[in-house]
Amino acid sequence: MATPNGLARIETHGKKKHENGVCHDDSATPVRAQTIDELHSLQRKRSAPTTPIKDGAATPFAAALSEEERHRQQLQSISASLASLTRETGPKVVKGDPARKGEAAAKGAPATPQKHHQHHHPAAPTIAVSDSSLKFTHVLYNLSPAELYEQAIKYEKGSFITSTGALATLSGAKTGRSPRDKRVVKDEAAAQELWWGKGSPNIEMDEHTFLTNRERAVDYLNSLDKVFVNDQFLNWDPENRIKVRIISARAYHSLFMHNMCIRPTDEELESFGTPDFTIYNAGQFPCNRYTHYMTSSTSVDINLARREMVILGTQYAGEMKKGLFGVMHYLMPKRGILSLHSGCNMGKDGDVALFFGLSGTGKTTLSTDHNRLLIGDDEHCWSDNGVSNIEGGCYAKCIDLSQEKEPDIWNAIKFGTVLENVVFDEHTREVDYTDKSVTENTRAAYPIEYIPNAKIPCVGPHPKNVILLACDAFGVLPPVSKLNLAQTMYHFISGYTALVAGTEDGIKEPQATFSACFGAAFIMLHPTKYAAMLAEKMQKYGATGWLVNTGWSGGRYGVGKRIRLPYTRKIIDAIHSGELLTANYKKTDVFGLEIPTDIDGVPSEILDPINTWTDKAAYKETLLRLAGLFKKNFEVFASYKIGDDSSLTDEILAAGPNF
Ligand SMILES: Nc1ncnc2c1ncn2[C@@H]1O[C@H](COP(=O)(O)OP(=O)(O)O)[C@@H](O)[C@H]1O
Ligand SMILES: C=C(OP(=O)(O)O)C(=O)O
Ligand SMILES: [Ca+2]
Ligand SMILES: [Mn+2]
Repeated sequence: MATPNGLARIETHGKKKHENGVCHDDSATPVRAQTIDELHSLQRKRSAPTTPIKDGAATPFAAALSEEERHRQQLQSISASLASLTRETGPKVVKGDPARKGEAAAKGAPATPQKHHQHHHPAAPTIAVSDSSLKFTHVLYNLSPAELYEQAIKYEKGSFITSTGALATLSGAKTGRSPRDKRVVKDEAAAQELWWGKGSPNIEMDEHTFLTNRERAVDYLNSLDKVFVNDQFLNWDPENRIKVRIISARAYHSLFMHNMCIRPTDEELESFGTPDFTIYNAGQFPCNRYTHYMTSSTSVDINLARREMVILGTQYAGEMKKGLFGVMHYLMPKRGILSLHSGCNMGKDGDVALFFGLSGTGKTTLSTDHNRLLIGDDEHCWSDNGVSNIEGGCYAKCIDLSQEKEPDIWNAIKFGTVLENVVFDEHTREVDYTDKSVTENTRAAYPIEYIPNAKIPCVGPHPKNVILLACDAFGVLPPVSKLNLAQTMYHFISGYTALVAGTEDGIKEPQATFSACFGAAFIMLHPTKYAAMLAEKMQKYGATGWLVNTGWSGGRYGVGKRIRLPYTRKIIDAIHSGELLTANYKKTDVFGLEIPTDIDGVPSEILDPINTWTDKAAYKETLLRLAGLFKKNFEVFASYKIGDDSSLTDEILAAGPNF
């Protein structure tokens, strides 16, 4: 009831009054807390206990005990991961946010640090180890996206929530990978097994240098108040799943990997045990330039024998994702499984397509197809059981992203998604996807289930179509060609694309890039190993190869235009539907490519690029220039045999341009 001056009347009675069944606003039950601290502790309830161990024998008491024991083992495992190799013992790790000291205890969470009470170990040397052994390292273990948002926003400069709920972050000075700073330990085994030398992405380092960098990363991480630890999986094929641990200093990195790797269930996490591979990401901290081999302040180091990767001097999150991909390129072929730098989707009838291509050619865009099930956008395995995605998320480019052209990616940019290096309105927090002020390589990392028609689990049958994507800024490759097996191998080994370096300042020469297996930066073995496996699998399962140019039409960059995405989608539709298998074809000069004369929904004249060039002489000249570049690139492979079948090798050599 209101008083004459409009203010609510102060109720002086202790008892609530219910008049005519009407409940007045003073009738709410009082808060169940005696103090502010207690009130705040009520706000967040303890998570439901992790799924009980299946044996069913556990009484409530036994379950509580084993949960404590599991926590202890988990902390011990993390402490072992973070151990200095020279001081041998691991740091004292404790779970939880250091900013919330006391809260955990109040709520009954296990806050007991490992070996807390062993400071005066009788066997300890009298000369104290170092100050670092006196401090605790707080571990934020497999935090949820909401918790990681709070950590990022509170402690990491440049973290904001965008108008659609994504977490906008900055990756610092590096906004792309640093392939020239990626090193692999060349021990005896690696010297034998891996691809070294010209063209190889594996730049050598020795074991000692690796350990020096590892120690630097571990010391840096342990010097912090807290580190983030993710325990996750790679590969949806349950028989070939890999357990990975990522230790990082930034909530951004932890959320990125939460999205990109496969997220374990609570039950899977309980039996996680020791990881198969560990990443130490000390990206904010540079490597020591006086350390042997170091040529910059950035070093990304892989040690296959130790199953470890160390990152110093770059915060670009893609290093972690693609570093693990490299590891899979080593581990999987050893098991007879082909690892692929490709996107992958599946039609409603179970027809699977692979999309190979270098960065920016359309793997993510074209595998994310509203009419098909998405298996994955970037990294896959092809085993005797079919295909499986290595990852649990997608990493889409955002530059010029439009809701109309790429609705599924657009809609995936919501709460939980990491948005790297984008520019947004400071008040509305609306992202301007056309803005390249920070970098052109703006990115969104989201869990694959953010795409409505994701195929979960991300596995599928053997591929029916193998689509090789090239973004040809020379504008001479046809929008689509059907390839025979030898041509597929030729183009797979070549791994061609041509982008334009700096689109900003006027017309620049298209830059031809050849990257073996459409992913030379990630392969570990010689390209012919992967090529032989691909040829064998395509033959065995009857897959058809296609070359699709998602680049220029009507002239080279500066004269023509990029092929419209809706046309490329129509072309891809015609491949999936089988329409293109029975179409009429003609053969092109020089590259000897079979091109269809007609495709539903695509103007026929663009199918043969010569029609779209007004200057026919310039077309011929550009075509020959590109063919020459292909030839020159392939020279290094000419002396290699591909597989056991030497006639295939000869056919592949003959499948390149002829002029
Ligand atoms: N015809 C086309 N086909 C494919 N992508 C196109 C086309 N035209 C423009 N694009 C743009 O090119 C980019 C392709 O990048 P993306 O799919 O991320 O490549 P990848 O995953 O292979 O690195 C996207 O930004 C997409 O919008
Ligand atoms: C993440 C990457 O892959 P892509 O550009 O192929 O999507 C990368 O090359 O850093
Ligand atoms: Ca037509
Ligand atoms: Mn991609």
